Amino acid sequence: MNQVSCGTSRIVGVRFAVYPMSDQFADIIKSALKQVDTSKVWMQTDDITTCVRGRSEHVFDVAEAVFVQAAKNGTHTVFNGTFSIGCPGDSEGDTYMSEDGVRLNKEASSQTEVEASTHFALYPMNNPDYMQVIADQVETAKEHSTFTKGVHYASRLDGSANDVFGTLEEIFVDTAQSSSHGHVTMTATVSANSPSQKDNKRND
Ligand SMILES: Cc1ncc(C[n+]2csc(CCO)c2C)c(N)n1
Repeated sequence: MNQVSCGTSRIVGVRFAVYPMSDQFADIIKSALKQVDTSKVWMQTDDITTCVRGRSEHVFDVAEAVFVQAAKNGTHTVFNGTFSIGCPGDSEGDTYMSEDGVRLNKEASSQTEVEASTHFALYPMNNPDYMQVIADQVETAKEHSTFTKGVHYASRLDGSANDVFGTLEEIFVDTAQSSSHGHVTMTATVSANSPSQKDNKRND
């Protein structure tokens, strides 16, 4: 059996997939992955998902960039991913933690207009106070123009892909900082170019 060793750094990771709803899905996915600069993260793609690990700013930068590149031509595209920090056993790839904080894809992503909607859910693991942590973070989300409403088991954000991923990053990093040794996960389903009418009426 493989021994699981404990990581020493606060490495952040996301395992995600993008689903462009087009006959050209394989080309769209492959070219999106190719167009993104991934030199500051540990990354592996297989037939099911892609895993990206490193400093939080680069993990969110790369996740957003792959989604934006896949969605930029108007195809209905969905990103589904789980972000994680503090996972016991997470150590391989620690070298990427010494990269500087300059984001490599921010400019390209912000020059590409993609409107996005998301449902996200936060899971502060092994924290008996988790409902309070979540409630506090929903308050943080409400301070962003992106927050639309709570839905069962998730909260909804609407806005530019830039603003939506920005809100997700702030909430995740804030939660990670408030549970400095803890394991925190966050799921996000982000959609662009859906032909369905948006259900984004605020309920406040
Ligand atoms: C981000 C991301 N990574 C991997 C896959 C899995 N996948 C499905 S089709 C395809 C291209 C043809 O091999 C790949 C890699 C995905 N959907 N999204």
